[in-house]
Amino acid sequence: MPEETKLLKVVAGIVLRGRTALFAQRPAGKSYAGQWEFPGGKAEPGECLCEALQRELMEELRIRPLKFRLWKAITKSYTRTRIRLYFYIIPEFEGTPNACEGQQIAWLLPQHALDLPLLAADVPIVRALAFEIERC
Ligand SMILES: Nc1nc2c([nH]c(=O)n2[C@H]2C[C@H](O)[C@@H](COP(=O)(O)OP(=O)(O)OP(=O)(O)O)O2)c(=O)[nH]1
Repeated sequence: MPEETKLLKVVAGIVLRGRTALFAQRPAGKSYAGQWEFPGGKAEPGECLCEALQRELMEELRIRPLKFRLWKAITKSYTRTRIRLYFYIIPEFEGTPNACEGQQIAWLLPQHALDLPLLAADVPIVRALAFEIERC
């Protein structure tokens, strides 16, 4: 399969604090710099999704998820890649989020995050999250 059509696995952590979730802005130098997303990244070869989630949250924020569950999975085609995105809800974690990669981070109500330039794939997820949090 040509490189550009490979299906990449990406994990994204929806870290919750009360009715807010932690959003991160992609830093300069990364693809889609300036757009907002949930912390996470690509699973490495041989790594399971849970390991990838734990590694990415430690690398990017220095936090350790204590409880997490897979909430939604979607497939998205970007210009050169197709990705399978796994969104995990994380209601409990250890540590204080620290933006280790120069990224901006913010605790936001999902409906407020919709005012930010979100990665395209995240828009329906953030809408669904607003609805989910509203119900609780
Ligand atoms: N982390 C994250 N990535 C997302 C989200 N939504 C979404 O479409 N993506 C896409 C953007 C990228 O194409 C891909 C993640 O790649 P990445 O470049 O952030 O992965 P990484 O942290 O492993 O980065 P790198 O080591 O390759 O620089 O998934 C999201 O909510 N969180």
